[in-house]
Order: sequence, then C-alpha cells, then structure tokens
Amino acid sequence: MKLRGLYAITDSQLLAGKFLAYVEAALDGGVTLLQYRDKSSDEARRLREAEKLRELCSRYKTQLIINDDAELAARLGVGVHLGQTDGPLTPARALLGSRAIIGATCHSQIELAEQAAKEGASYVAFGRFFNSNTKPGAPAATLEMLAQARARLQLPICVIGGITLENAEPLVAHGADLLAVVHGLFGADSTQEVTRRARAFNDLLKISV
Ligand SMILES: Cc1ncc(COP(=O)(O)OP(=O)(O)O)c(N)n1
Ligand SMILES: Cc1nc(C(=O)O)sc1CCOP(=O)(O)O
Ligand SMILES: [Mg+2]
Repeated sequence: MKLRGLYAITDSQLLAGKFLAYVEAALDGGVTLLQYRDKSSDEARRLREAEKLRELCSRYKTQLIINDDAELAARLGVGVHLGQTDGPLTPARALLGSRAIIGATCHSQIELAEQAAKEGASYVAFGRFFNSNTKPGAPAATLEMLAQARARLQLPICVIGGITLENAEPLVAHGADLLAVVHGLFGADSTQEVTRRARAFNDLLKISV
C-alpha cells in the first residue's frame, strides 16, 4: 500500500471534551493515518482511548498509529511512530511484524532517514517546517532539504510542524506524501470545520475520498 494523504495526530489537551467527535469528523473527511499522541503517563486511559480509536479507525478503514509506545501498538495490533529517543526500530519491527506501519522521526537529517529505511521503517518524518504550537521547541527543517530527501529516498515522506491549509502546498510540491497535522486540523471551532479541513488537505494532495 502506498502511504499518501492526511496524517491526523491527536492532542489530548486540544481535544479535551470533544476527542471522539473531532476524530470522527476528521475520519469522515478522509484520513490515511491517525496517530494517537498522548504524552501523559496514565496507561489505563491511554489503553482505553487507543482501543476506542482502533474501533473508529476500523469503521473508516484508516490505519491507527500509536506514538512512542511499541508495546501498546503490539497489544492493539496497530502501527507505531518512534522518535530518535523512543527506542530502536529493528526490535519494533520484530515485535510488530512485517505488515505493521512503523514511522521514524528524522528531524531534518536525510542520513537518519536512510538509516531508518535500513532498519525497516515504513515512512520517515521530517520537521518541523513551520512554527508549531503543539511542539514549539522542535528543530527546523527546510523545503530544500525536503526536495533532496525526495530525490534520495524511496520511502513515503511525512512532513510535520505547524502545517495548515494555507502553507501546505509547497510541501506537497517538494515531495511530501503525508501531511501530519494537529492544530491545523483539530484547532477548528466545529466538527463540520474539521471535516472541511480534512477534505481540503486531501484536495491538496489530489486524493479523492
Ligand atoms: C508523524 C510524526 N512525526 C514526528 C513526530 C515526532 O516524534 P518525536 O520526535 O518522538 O516527538 P513526540 O511526538 O513523541 O513528542 C511524531 N510524533 N509524528
Ligand atoms: C509532534 C510534533 N513533532 C514535530 C517535529 O518536528 O518532529 S512538530 C510536532 C507537532 C505538530 O503539531 P502541529 O501540527 O500543531 O504543529
Ligand atoms: Mg516520540
């Protein structure tokens, strides 16, 4: 399966009180990957929420990805996204199996992406491309680096960091396959607006849902 499309990422603070309604609104507009990103240490809540998302995702034929936690991903039979300090890719691939989607954060370093490809990543993520409210301290990446990555890598390329409908187009033009978005999608005032934004991101990527 070619990974291309909108990559919606949850944020537990931003989605407080409207978590499932906003996620379902996004899925309704078309989401290729949904990442459950919860940085708390409340394991029981994380398991409960991830199980609910797995059920929603299976209804909408969207792939669920768990941030940081390969054990939770294995327990649920879904994919995982690992940053540079979240544990090595090779054992995660062994744990999750050859069909699981495994993503790797590569910041702005193509060498990290080449290493991740060797270790079995399904996609590589570069960012942040714009200022991010969700993760203000993330190191910056550029369009030039993205174009070079596109020329050197066969794997699907995910971009992240401050992406909105207004600034996403050059990322697609420079080779991005997956647009990973928190605020630019879920920072909306209504479920209808979340669905509209999801559809518009898919239009940018020329994906019909
Ligand atoms: C799609 C995607 N790209 C990058 C990240 C960032 O991962 P990481 O560097 O491990 O930071 P945290 O998200 O864990 O704070 C991501 N989660 N998803
Ligand atoms: C989780 C994350 N990782 C980043 C990186 O650059 O690695 S930026 C980021 C936050 C993305 O949220 P928003 O779309 O609201 O900016
Ligand atoms: Mg992480």
